Amino acid sequence: MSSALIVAAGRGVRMGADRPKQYLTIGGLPILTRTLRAFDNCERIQQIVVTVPEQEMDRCRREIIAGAGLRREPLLVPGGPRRQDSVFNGLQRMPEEDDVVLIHDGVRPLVTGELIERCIDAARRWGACIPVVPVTDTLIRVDPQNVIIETVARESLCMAQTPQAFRLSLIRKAHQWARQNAKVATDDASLVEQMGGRVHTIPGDVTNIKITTAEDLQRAEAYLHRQWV
Ligand SMILES: Nc1ccn([C@@H]2O[C@H](COP(=O)(O)OP(=O)(O)OP(=O)(O)O)[C@@H](O)[C@H]2O)c(=O)n1
Ligand SMILES: C[C@](O)(CO)[C@H](O)COP(=O)(O)O
Repeated sequence: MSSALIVAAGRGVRMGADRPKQYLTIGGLPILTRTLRAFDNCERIQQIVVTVPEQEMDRCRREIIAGAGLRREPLLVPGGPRRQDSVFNGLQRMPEEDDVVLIHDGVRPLVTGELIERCIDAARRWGACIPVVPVTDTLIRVDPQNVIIETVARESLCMAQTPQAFRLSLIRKAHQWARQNAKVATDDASLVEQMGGRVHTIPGDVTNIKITTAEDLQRAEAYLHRQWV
């Protein structure tokens, strides 16, 4: 069986809004509501665990869960200071009988059921899998004076998305290993890879963007209404 761990305990500093970005709306619905619905709609997901800042638990129940119309009540778990800590906390609360867990940013609301299904299938097959999209710009490395040092070959470079899907035992082991060895990473696949594990990649979706800045809100609105920008 598969479950989803949705991380939504960030503060949204780069967005600079008056509230955490997961509460902002696109197409009239809160970002986190859209994300939860995408997973709730998937028959193969048996349980959804959501990390939320301890002090935001009530607000999340009130502003998100109560009006989301979900078929199953998600389990809210306190997040931690970094994304990695939030994932660690959530992993401790996943159902023991699960074989696969999908870890997803609460602020990637345009994830499709089709991508979720492909991630589950790939994790069943390989044990660890993430969706990626190719880099399409020229990549350069710059020095502290903003002068180009070199142009970086981009053929083997990709941008990592979520959901990142793993056998539960493997990703728990990777996060435990990271704690014991003071390893830090911006995503979960990186911890598996740093531990020496193999993570397969599958094609992601260019519209599965992470809402990070105000511009991303506009892009998401455009994708939602298929007004291609
Ligand atoms: N301590 C944290 C930090 C982040 N996240 C979650 O991880 C996802 C990706 O993180 P990011 O886009 O960096 O979100 P924020 O941390 O909120 O943004 P910022 O870095 O701009 O403050 C988001 O859904 C965010 O809520 C989390 O659960 N716990
Ligand atoms: C997990 C992630 O979305 C993969 O692209 C990303 O690393 C999180 O981004 P952050 O801005 O570093 O939190």
